[in-house]
Amino acid sequence: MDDPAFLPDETGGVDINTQTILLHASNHDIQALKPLLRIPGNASVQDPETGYTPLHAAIAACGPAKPCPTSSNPNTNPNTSETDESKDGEVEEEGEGVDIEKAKNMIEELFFSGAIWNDLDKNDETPGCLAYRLGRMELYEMCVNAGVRAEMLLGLMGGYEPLAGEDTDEEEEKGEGEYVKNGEENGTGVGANGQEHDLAVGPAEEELEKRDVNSEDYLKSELTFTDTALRDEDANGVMMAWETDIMRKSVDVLLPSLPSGKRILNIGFGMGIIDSMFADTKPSTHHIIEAHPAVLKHIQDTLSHPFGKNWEESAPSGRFKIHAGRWQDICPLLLQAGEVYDVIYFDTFGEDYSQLKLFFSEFIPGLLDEKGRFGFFNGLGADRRVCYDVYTKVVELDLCECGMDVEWTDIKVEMEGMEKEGEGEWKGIRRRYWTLGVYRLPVAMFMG
Ligand SMILES: C[S@@+](CC[C@H](N)C(=O)[O-])C[C@H]1O[C@@H](n2cnc3c(N)ncnc32)[C@H](O)[C@@H]1O
Repeated sequence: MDDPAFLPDETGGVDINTQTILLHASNHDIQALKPLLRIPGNASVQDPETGYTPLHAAIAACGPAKPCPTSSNPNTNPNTSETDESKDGEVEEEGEGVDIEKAKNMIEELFFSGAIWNDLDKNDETPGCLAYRLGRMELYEMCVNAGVRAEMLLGLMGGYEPLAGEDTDEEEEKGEGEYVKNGEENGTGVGANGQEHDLAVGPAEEELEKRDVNSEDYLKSELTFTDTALRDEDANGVMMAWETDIMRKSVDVLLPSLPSGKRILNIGFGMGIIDSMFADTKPSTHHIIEAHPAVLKHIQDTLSHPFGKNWEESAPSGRFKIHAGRWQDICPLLLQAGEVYDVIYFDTFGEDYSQLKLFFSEFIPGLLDEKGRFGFFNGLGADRRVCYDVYTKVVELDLCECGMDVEWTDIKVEMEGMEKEGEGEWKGIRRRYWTLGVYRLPVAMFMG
């Protein structure tokens, strides 16, 4: 057996069950594998040497798709900064001698039997990452769809946690509403800002490595303000100047032609980048919700800060205002006060997808004008393409359930200087939380 998936285990022996399953998966031999898949857990066994699951084995056995003669970029690595080009058909689907239909049937069978879409092999690749790297886009799409099904199901089963204050003890141990279902240990957990929490740089690495970003700790954390970044005390990039173009384009699609006199609510002040752009449009109402005491203090203490007291006093009856507190506490008050906005933007830090979903399902219906536009920073899973693709679909389905359609605008992200952890833009930042060449900018509106 030449395939690296079938090497002896660490004890020097061979786990016959695992190796048999991986061999059948690799041969796309459903008849032989089916009886074994009836045993719980067999669909997600892992080779001790390679970390291959049956899904990895079935995909790896297809080999790379035959490159299209015109292609200059045959196989991109989903964990690097390379862009989507191969996804757009620059590689052909069929490699020589591979019956791709048999591979698809095998993958489908594995998913039906409980195979896990985001298990990592020793190369730090999920089955989807592997399919993408090999240019096997049909197989990649199957992995994305399985990821969407799994995440939606977990959401329905209560995988998303309730508002703070309603946490159980157990939940508190995990951190506020932490989304542990595809958690840190396999490296594919996603936060609302798409940031995973492994360490890249900074002091006391081992200690910090164990520490997840979570809202409660973040809101107590010391912050550092520079011209190019806002960092927390663990050197996480809370907001970074490279995101300015994304903020610019977000404003442009949220407020087409940049009309004045609109009612705007922004959640998460950060470096004030998007708020400066909103302010330039001369809104009639400009409300900002910001929870971090250090961000609020920075605004107050900075002499003639553009969003200081003078700004608030420049409009009558609290039409320009920074609401100090968590959106979870402030939004109910805005609802009670009957506030309605034409544009709402949401970009917080240290919160997971459950909070974004909570926000748009609980508060958007009351706070957004029926013709209004809702946008959010779409960083969900942005350090791993397959997670980004899964979360794009999950959020679209969840918004649809709330009666909203999403329009996506693809924006090229200039990746020069962003390719390597701890270097360029990421120097002094704990983790490279963005790795993709394209940002999918969402704008959601009520249907009909
Ligand atoms: C990524 S930054 C926002 C950047 C902003 N879009 C800009 O253009 O500079 C996130 C901000 O959300 C704030 N934040 C985090 N959790 C919050 C919460 N629950 N309620 C309100 N603000 C929160 C953080 O303190 C931080 O200032």
